[in-house]
Amino acid sequence: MEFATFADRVAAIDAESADLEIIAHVRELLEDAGDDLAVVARFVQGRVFPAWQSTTLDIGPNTCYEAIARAAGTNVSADDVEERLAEVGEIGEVAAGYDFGGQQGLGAFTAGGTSDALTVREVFETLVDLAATSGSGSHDTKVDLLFGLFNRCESAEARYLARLVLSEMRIGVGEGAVRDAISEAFDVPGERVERALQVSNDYGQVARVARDDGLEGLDAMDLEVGRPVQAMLAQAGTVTDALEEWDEAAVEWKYDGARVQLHHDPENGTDAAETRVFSRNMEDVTNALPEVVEFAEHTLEEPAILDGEVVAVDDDGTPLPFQEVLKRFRRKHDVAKAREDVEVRPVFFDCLHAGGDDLLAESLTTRHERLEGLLADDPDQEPESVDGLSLLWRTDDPDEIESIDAKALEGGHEGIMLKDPDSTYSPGRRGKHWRKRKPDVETLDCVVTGAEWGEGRRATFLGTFELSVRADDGGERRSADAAVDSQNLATVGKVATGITDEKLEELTELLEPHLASEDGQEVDLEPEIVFEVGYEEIQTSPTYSSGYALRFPRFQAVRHDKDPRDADSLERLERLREV
Ligand SMILES: Nc1ncnc2c1ncn2[C@@H]1O[C@H](COP(=O)(O)OP(=O)(O)OP(=O)(O)O)[C@@H](O)[C@H]1O
Repeated sequence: MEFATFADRVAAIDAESADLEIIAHVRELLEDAGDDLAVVARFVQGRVFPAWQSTTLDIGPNTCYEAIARAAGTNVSADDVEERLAEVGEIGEVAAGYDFGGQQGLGAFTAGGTSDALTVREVFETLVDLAATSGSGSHDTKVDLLFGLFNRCESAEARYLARLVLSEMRIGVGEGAVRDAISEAFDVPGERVERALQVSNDYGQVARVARDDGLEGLDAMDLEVGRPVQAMLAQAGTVTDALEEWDEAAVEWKYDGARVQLHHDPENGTDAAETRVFSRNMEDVTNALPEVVEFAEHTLEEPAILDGEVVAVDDDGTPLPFQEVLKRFRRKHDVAKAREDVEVRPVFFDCLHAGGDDLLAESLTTRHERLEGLLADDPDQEPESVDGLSLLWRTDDPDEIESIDAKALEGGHEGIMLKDPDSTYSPGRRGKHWRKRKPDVETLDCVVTGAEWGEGRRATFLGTFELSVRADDGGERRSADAAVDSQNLATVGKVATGITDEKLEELTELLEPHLASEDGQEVDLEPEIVFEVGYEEIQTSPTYSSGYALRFPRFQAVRHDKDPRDADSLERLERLREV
């Protein structure tokens, strides 16, 4: 296809705002693309390479301005181009405004000396060369290559070439429009196109297969070990939502690290790297994470694609904050040194492919069982002792979920994920089948009125703190000498979650001087200390004297700056409940 034809079609799409019309234009474009179908299916989305390839053109705006300036003539500089851009605000408009001479330009002459129209294929091949250019002198080579293209452009071609190379196509063609256009153009069902796109991440290949091999070809497209898949994502949600929607929830710890997708093929028969690690954006991060590669080589005996998280850990294996993982994640140099400073460990929670089987359409429960089978040393091994395996509990009991959440936080993890155990894996989707527990939006400042001595190694610590709010009215609170005692406090719950051992020790020191009475493990405390606590919900409850209970309360901080008279009131609790 001539690039001018492509540019004219794209201009028509650009002028259209109705979705159906846009799809109709894309459909025609794909139908007419001939041998260039794969490239056209990507160009129309503003992509040069398939989404799964980490190849980029890697050109800064200046390279493009220089090439445009040179093609525009001797009296135009890159600064002039930039100035015009500042005036008109869009690079396509700037490029389209110059007279490059179109087919008459210098670059129009091929080796044989004839003048040919610029084709989509030539643009693509030049951009492939450009992406492969690196090292010293590469800037000049890139400018030369781009100049060669602009120099052959008419106005509309220049407009969309500039936008394409600077990743600013913006003609309103999203992934859904291309999917629907492929479906209509080649008469294949949209959901089968969607599936093929999910496994391949390549609109070009899917369009070509749909046209040349039809439905059978599309359905035969599978995951490939070594080619990344878009990660399934989570929505924010509450335990209550999850249990209302599903019979049971799969509960996992939410690790505070960076997402990784591990591709491992021990049977590829070469000495070349058989392990690849990709980031959430499908960038190849293999070289930065040798621990993950070693883990795969040591553990996996079958081809596999695993989904998980890498977490930075200290010498005892305790998770370190997320920022530590970032120091390792995209590191290109001195990886061995970085590894000495911060160690990372992978933990996997999903399995997309195992031993030749694609598992996207299987339930989470089945996928997790396959994962466990892959990672366990022997079939009878307890899941807790399987290295690199994220545990999964299935339950419909909110109290059990609360205790899993408490354990996660105690272990230094971020919290919990709630997943529908029967759900399939939907690449790239932020659906409701995966929920990350919502961070607490509101917090309450509560007076600590009781606690319990712990057990075992925590026997010398106070824990499980009873929380109360003020039951008086605001007026009384303002009066300087209004004492706060148990008469004007109402209990709202107990908090045991979100507190590390070090913190418990500190809190015990703070609270012990205020012990009022003890009965076995239970203690009453004088109302002196205020805790800030988060919660998921406020429910009515006969258990506490306020008539309400905080659902999933979490300790946030001691409010040293507040005394009990400044604590939150029952009235505020009631107002928050109504929100
Ligand atoms: N057990 C787990 N299951 C799924 N994702 C997990 C798990 N533990 C940690 N994660 C991380 O949590 C993220 C889920 O949240 P989301 O899909 O919204 O990604 P995000 O936008 O990166 O969010 P966040 O910033 O909260 O990590 C995953 O991308 C993954 O990196």
